[in-house]
Amino acid sequence: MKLDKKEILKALETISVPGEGQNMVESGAVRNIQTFGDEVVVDITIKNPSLQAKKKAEVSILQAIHREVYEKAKITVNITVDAPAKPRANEIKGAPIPGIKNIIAVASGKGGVGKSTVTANLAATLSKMGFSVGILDADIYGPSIPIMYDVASQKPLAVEVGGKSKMKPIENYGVKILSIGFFTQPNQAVIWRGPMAAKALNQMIFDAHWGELDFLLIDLPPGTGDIHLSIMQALPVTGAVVVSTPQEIALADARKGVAMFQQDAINVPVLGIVENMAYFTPAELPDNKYYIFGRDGAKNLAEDMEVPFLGALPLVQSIREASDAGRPAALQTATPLESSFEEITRNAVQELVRRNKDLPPTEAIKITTMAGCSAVKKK
Ligand SMILES: Nc1ncnc2c1ncn2[C@@H]1O[C@H](COP(=O)(O)OP(=O)(O)OP(=O)(O)O)[C@@H](O)[C@H]1O
Repeated sequence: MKLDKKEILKALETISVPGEGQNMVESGAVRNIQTFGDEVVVDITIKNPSLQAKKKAEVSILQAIHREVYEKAKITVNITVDAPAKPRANEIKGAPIPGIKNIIAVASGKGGVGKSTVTANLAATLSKMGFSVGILDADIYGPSIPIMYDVASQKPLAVEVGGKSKMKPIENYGVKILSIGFFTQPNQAVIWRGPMAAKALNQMIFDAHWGELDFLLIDLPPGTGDIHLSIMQALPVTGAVVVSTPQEIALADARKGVAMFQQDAINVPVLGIVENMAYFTPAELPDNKYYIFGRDGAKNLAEDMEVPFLGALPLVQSIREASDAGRPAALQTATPLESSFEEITRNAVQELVRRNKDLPPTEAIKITTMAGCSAVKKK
């Protein structure tokens, strides 16, 4: 018995590949047919990579040829899978938020390294530079922004916007603030699960009247947990700033923090690392520097992980005092501290502008102040 290619083709026109509508000849799944006497070799390509789909395709080919052409035909089916490439994880997660141009997450691996202090001062500096700024304090374990901005006793009011009731952020020093701390009792321990925290934070973004913001800074909880993942997936975070001290144990955790943002599932660009408490300077000896947590640790980490180093901040009493007094130290004028905060903020903005140029979905911002960066608004 000599098998005829045309008859084989006709038989294959009666069946389709699992999950594909047209018959397998029409859909182009059948790539090649070779016959030798009563033997036939059929090469097909399918899109579904599952074992089940392959088996099903093979069985239906065997049955169709046996039924339609020759019941004793010796059939070999070669199947290759051509699965469509998985779309790359989104660079920008969540829906864009109307009016909010850039969301910067401030994170630290370890607790107590000064993440909230850096957030508070970055926001104050951006506001001084002329940007409209908000802080979303998402540190569910210890929301400290309300104290640092002297608004701990206040509660956000509801305002009517477009027929809907919205939460109005509290404002001080030109910075709009919403904190998870506004909604919990000071002495109450709240146990947050990731999705619950993300929902609360979502409300503070989408059900709040932020108005137009150039920057919304998110003060994340310390560490790299479930909550971070939920927040990153729910909100379109433009970039992340990681804060660390130069100390070995803080650096190990900061490394994990950077790695968390760089993971495929999260994939948020790291704008850079800030080294806090880089050295101690006593007020009476301003030229003396004591590297009590080690020297250049965070700077070296940034180099090692190939992320930008945004700058160093000294460990000085006035930063702590300013935080406790509810007036961020960056609001000082003409002091070395003001310059340090300006340098870090400028570097972060420059990185953000660069990132926005590379990744179009969020808008690049126009720098019009002494920050000195020249980026043009993309429209
Ligand atoms: N550069 C600094 N100089 C002096 N004190 C600082 C400095 N940075 C932070 N502090 C103080 O260290 C303490 C911890 O800072 P902060 O609350 O900012 O840390 P954190 O990383 O946000 O902590 P958390 O684990 O609560 O998230 C605060 O009392 C703060 O005032």
